[in-house]
This record gives sequence, C-alpha cells and structure tokens, in this order.
Amino acid sequence: MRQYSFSGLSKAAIQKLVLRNVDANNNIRGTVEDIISEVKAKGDGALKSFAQKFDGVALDSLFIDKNKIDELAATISPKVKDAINIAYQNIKKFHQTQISKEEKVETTTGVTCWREVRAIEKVGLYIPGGTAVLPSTFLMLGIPAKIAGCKEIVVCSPPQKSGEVNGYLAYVAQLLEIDRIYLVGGAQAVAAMAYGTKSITKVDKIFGPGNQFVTMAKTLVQSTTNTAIDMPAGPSEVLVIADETANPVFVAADLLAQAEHGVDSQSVLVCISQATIDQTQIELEKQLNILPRKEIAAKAMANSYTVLVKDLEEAIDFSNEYAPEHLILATDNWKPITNKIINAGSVFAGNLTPESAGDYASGTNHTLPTSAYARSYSGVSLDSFVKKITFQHISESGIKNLGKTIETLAEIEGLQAHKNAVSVRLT
Ligand SMILES: NC(=O)c1ccc[n+]([C@@H]2O[C@H](COP(=O)([O-])OP(=O)(O)OC[C@H]3O[C@@H](n4cnc5c(N)ncnc54)[C@H](O)[C@@H]3O)[C@@H](O)[C@H]2O)c1
Ligand SMILES: N[C@H](CO)Cc1c[nH]c[nH+]1
Ligand SMILES: [Zn+2]
Repeated sequence: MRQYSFSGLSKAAIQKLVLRNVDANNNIRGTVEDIISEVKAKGDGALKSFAQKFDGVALDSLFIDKNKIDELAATISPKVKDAINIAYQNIKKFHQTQISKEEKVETTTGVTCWREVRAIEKVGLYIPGGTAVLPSTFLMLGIPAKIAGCKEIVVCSPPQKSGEVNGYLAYVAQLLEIDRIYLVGGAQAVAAMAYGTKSITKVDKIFGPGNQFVTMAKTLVQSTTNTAIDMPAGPSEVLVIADETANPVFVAADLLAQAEHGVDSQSVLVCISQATIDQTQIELEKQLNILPRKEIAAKAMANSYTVLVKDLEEAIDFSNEYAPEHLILATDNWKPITNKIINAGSVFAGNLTPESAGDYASGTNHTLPTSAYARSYSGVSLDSFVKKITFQHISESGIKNLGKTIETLAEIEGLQAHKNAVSVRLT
C-alpha cells in the first residue's frame, strides 16, 4: 500500500486522495445507457440476450418460482440454515426497533399536525451475484421490506451457470416468503425494474448494491423515471483508524475483507503509529497469499493506501473527509471519539469488532453508501421502505387563531387565491 503522511498533505491533496473511481464510472456511462435503451425497446427479449452475453446463460424462463425455490432451498446444509436463521433473527430484531412512533402536535390552539407511515407499495431488490452471490444482501433488503409491509417485492439476481440461483438465495426467499426470483443481473435488471417489462413489474423504488454497471444504471434511471433508488451503493470500501492498541493481524484481516469484494474496492488505513503500519503491511502479505480471491484482493489493495497521522483527532479529520462506507475504530480508546465522527456509513467500534459482523449477522444493515455518499446518505434501514405522509386538521378555533397569519403571508407573496381560501372560512 502507498503511504502518505497527513502533515505533508495540502487540503487539495487530501481532496484528491479521497476521490474514488470517478473516471472509471464515467467511462461505462455509454455502455449502461445502451443497455437501458435496449431493455426499454425490447423488454424480456433484451433481458434474455443480456443473460447470454454477460452471464453466459441461455434462459428459457426469466424467473424461478416457488416450487423451484423450495427444491433449491432443500439442498443446503442444516449448519448453513442455522447460520442464516441467526442472521435473520438479529437483522429483524434491529430493524424492528426502527418502527417509528410519531406524536400529534398542536402547533396553534385548534391546529393539529401529524405524520402517518405508509409502506412503499412496489419495491425492487437487487441481489448481487457476479463475482460472488450474496444471500446476506437478500436478508438485508428483504427483512426491512417485509417489516415495512411493502405489497409487491420484485427480486432480481444474475443467473448462475446452472441457469438458476444458488440454494442459499432460495432459502432466504423461503424465510422471507418471497415466491419468485428473477434471473436478471446488472444494469439490465435495474432498467427492467425502473421501466417494467412484460414479466417484471415496474417498481416505485430500487434497492441494493452492485458493481459499477448496477450503480450507474441506478443513478441514470432515477433521473429518467419516477422510480427512486436507495442510494449509490457501489464498490465496497473500508477505512480503519488504528492506534498503538490495534492488533496488526486484525487490521490486515479487516482491510482484506473488503478488498476481496472486487478489484475496484478500496481499503484505507489511517494510523498514528509507523510500527503498526509496518506490521500490518507484513501481515497483509501473509494473509493475502492464502486467500482464494487473492487476485481480486491484490488489485484492490494496489488501489489502497495508508495515512500516517499524529493522533486520533487527525485520523477522524481524514476519515470525515473520506466519508467511508465502513469505518473501523481499531483502538481500545474508541468511546471518546465516536461523537467526532461526522461522515460514515457504519461504524465498528473496538478491536474485537470486525466489519464482517455487520456484513452478516450482528443486525445492522450492510447496504451502505459508498464513494463518499456517506456525507449525505444513510445506509438502508426500515425508513428506506416507507414514506411519512403529513396530515393536519384545523378546527373552528384553529382557523380563527391562524387565519390572519396565513392571509398576511399569502398577501406578501401576491397569491390572492391562497388568501381567499382562508378568508372564505373566516366569514
Ligand atoms: N455498498 C454496498 O452496500 C455493497 C454491498 C454488497 C456488495 N457490494 C458491491 O457489489 C458489487 C457486486 O459486484 P458483482 O460484479 O460481483 O455482481 P453484480 O451482481 O453487481 O454484477 C454482475 C452483473 O454485472 C453485469 N456485467 C458484468 N460485466 C459487464 C460488462 N462488461 N458490461 C455490462 N454489464 C456487465 C452482468 O450483467 C452481471 O450479471 C461489488 O463491487 C461489491 O463490492 C456493495
Ligand atoms: N461488505 C459488503 C458491503 O459493502 C456487504 C457484504 C456482503 N457479503 C459480504 N459482505
Ligand atoms: Zn463485505
């Protein structure tokens, strides 16, 4: 990993350092626009052609149904079922705490305002399945969608070489009581869910992470349709803040965990100790060499770096600029610094808290904003699947108490009809 020293970096150099993959994403824009146009024009036919072209699979049917889901789910071992069940329970427990309880407020005597929560009716969940199939992502999206009460849940995931999905995805579908999985991946899946095809319903909001094709397609369709997206959740990234209490073995393992996701992933170590950086480098080499996905992880690590800082405060300053998807506080002294974190998707506090816990089973959601979007977006939660509609009721005393105020404000904006709508009620 390249090393920088925080004290030697100008503000401009820091801004440059925290930028990720912007050019790569712009280069694929044309490709993704073409895929979207093809899906709009040819619908299901285009989806089958793209499955052949990008996934190498000739599909008879674009989806698997409940019978197939049950058959595939029956192939997985009890040990895996138990692990998925524990993850399911923990994720459900955490997301159930997000059910909001709002109060009615009387803002002026006789004027009452409140909000009511409604589920988004039709949602589309994208489950990545290119370089690795991610049943954990299915749990992360499906559980809050079910708790919210979304009526229609469309699920898309790239077909595997078998022309199906794997048994793990099928088992999650069973747990979530979802009876159909579309064998559609990449930008074409996003286009299908945004525009609709003969077999895929157009949805109101698309959720889920994916590679740069998926992320670009989500960004494009949200500006050309009335389908919303959760957030830009692209190539995984992690920033580890470490002090002298950090264990270099753990730090190296955490950096590699996100690097193995994809060649465009990025891992950053911000450390107050040169000795810890050096030991982590040694560990990285040892651990990388025994990884099955070492080619992918090595490429991502070539795109990664360390920053030497003088103290934890400087480390947090850098991290806030970077706005990481995942922030690991590899220090025993994490408690006093959490309130200084301003930009991060999800935080892993303390030396015994691996980022993998949040990826799979602690309960928090792993669908998180990447590429510095943590500056303005939150990760997926129950809130992502609902809308909050505002209501108000004005009584006879209410219109008397607030009427004049509304009339005056309408007058200064020159909107006579607005004023009249109050005046006719006051007479
Ligand atoms: N931010 C998050 O919350 C989060 C969570 C999980 C995973 N991720 C990221 O999701 C990504 C998953 O990527 P993946 O590739 O494994 O799976 P994917 O399902 O996102 O993409 C696979 C699809 O990409 C399309 N594709 C592949 N090559 C193409 C090409 N040359 N042109 C057009 N389309 C092409 C194909 O249709 C294929 O089905 C990784 O980058 C991982 O880091 C992010
Ligand atoms: N780390 C990914 C989010 O960036 C989520 C994931 C799924 N499986 C393993 N990890
Ligand atoms: Zn991960």
